[in-house]
Amino acid sequence: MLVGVPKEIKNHEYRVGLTPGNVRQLVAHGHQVIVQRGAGTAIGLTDELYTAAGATLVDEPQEIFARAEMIVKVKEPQPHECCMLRPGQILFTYLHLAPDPEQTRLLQQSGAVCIAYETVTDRNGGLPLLAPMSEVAGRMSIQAGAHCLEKSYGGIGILLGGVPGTPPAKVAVIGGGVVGTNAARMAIGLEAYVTVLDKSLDRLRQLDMQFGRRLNTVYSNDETVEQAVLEADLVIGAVLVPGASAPKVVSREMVRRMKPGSVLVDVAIDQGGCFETSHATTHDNPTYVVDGVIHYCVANMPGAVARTSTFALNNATAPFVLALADKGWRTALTDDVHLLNGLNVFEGRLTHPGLAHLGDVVPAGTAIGA
Ligand SMILES: NC(=O)C1=CN([C@@H]2O[C@H](COP(=O)(O)OP(=O)(O)OC[C@H]3O[C@@H](n4cnc5c(N)ncnc54)[C@H](O)[C@@H]3O)[C@@H](O)[C@H]2O)C=CC1
Ligand SMILES: CC(=O)C(=O)O
Ligand SMILES: [Mg+2]
Repeated sequence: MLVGVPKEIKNHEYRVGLTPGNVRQLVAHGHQVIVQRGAGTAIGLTDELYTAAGATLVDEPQEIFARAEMIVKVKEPQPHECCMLRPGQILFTYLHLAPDPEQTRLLQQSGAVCIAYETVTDRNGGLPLLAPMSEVAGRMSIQAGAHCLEKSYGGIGILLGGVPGTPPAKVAVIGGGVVGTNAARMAIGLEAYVTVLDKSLDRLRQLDMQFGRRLNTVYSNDETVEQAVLEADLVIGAVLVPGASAPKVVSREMVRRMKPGSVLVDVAIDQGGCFETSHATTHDNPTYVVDGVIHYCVANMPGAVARTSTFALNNATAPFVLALADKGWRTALTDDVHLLNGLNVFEGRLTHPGLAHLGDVVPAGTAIGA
């Protein structure tokens, strides 16, 4: 198969769909890989490394989209990229379609086979291609929140761990999955007072076993969320209903009653955000203020540590990229129900249940005739 890797074009997005190591593996399996010149330069993955791995460098993204049978990316395609896709071509990348009707429509019009990293599943009920970036974003959320709490970033001026004789900051993490667990781990490491809220008692039990008395676990409902948010200096939004728009767990009215100079980091922004006052921001301009509360809502947080993130993502995507290249989409999707769960748009039809609010959904297996 001819596999194409365009350079990412989102604001401050330096990740790459394939590392040289994964290119090498594809080439060893008899595939051809074309990579846009300079795709990895910013993170030390030079053109020379790609050439040595067996890739052919291409100058223009148009040529990659025109020639490749499968496009491997990181972020969702921007509108003019969607317009370069064609029927039968595989697109394998993050899509986050539920809160994005425009991208959904463009992908439907393309006729391409659109497989979203974030809805591929595993046998333990996890999301193996979202998990590595959730680990990164969860860890980063505490760094970002700590900066925002500093005066020069607009915050109230609190050090997360305090110092002897002063209280630590209160950190509330809503959603105790991969993002939430990693956020809690960093916040505990900095000696903040940390509470995780989740709707899943099983999840809370696991967190309790993992962190013991260093972490407060709270069952999430309207009342407990309100109490935690109003007390917190830093709130991390980390909920997810896979494939669907994020539930709004914190209302505008609640934000109005928060402490002035407190901080919200909405990691769930890529699925539309879990605070009513959230809208997506960029690394160039990451924050804004509503009612005295600093909002950090960057939709591609892992892009800031793009080298770590590229390797972490590629470690997880490699077997799926290889399966798609070796077998083609029909056999790869038919053989592996977990990869099939990643199919969001197929030949113009929506195939993921989380997209039902955007149009008729056909079960993925039915759509491909499996
Ligand atoms: N902004 C960014 O750069 C990035 C964003 N993300 C996003 O972060 C979000 C979280 O991802 P993961 O931690 O991997 O998901 P996950 O599935 O591991 O965890 C989500 C948790 O939310 C809980 N939950 C669902 N509804 C809830 C509610 N109403 N109240 C409390 N808890 C609730 C679930 O029980 C689950 O434990 C996703 O939207 C993901 O796409 C992930 C990576 C990067
Ligand atoms: C998961 C995601 O949206 C990201 O890594 O940017
Ligand atoms: Mg994102």
